[in-house]
Amino acid sequence: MELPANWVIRHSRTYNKDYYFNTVTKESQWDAPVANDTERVRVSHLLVKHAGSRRPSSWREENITRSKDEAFDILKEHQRKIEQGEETLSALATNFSDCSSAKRGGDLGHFERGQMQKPFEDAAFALQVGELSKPVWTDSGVHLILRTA
Ligand SMILES: O=C(O)CN(Cc1ccccc1)C(=O)c1nc(-c2ccccc2)[nH]c1C(=O)O
Repeated sequence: MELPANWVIRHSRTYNKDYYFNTVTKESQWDAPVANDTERVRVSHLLVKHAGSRRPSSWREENITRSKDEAFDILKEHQRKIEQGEETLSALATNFSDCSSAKRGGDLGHFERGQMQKPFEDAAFALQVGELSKPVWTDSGVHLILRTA
């Protein structure tokens, strides 16, 4: 059960049942709070790592030595193909993403704010469903992000 940000499950001894408590607003309720779509997104992404990535290694390449500029050029070519409709992000991520999510066509599932690296989160939450991001830099490398839900 995925709870929206700041919500926790507590147990009421008085009524001997669980309730939901928001640690920020201090509100409590019996029913599970639902994360509305602005609080939670689903994305797929394609990550191209470079020598300065936090972990310059991936399932594709044990020791990644490309420069940031090379990584950017590679990602821009992927972006062009997707925007031209020649390729899908999922197909390119499967073959070329340096993230382990490549095995899932780049799908990262749903997440809320506070879970991903900030530049990635901000870019993902700024997308409309179906929209492709511009290149986004994180400590992992450079990403293309497609919001899917
Ligand atoms: O594995 C590591 O030690 C470094 N990481 C993960 C990471 C990178 C920066 C901060 C926290 C965690 C990555 O390099 C990484 N980041 C991602 C990532 C980044 C943003 C969104 C989704 C996945 N995937 C990977 C991966 O290897 O598969």
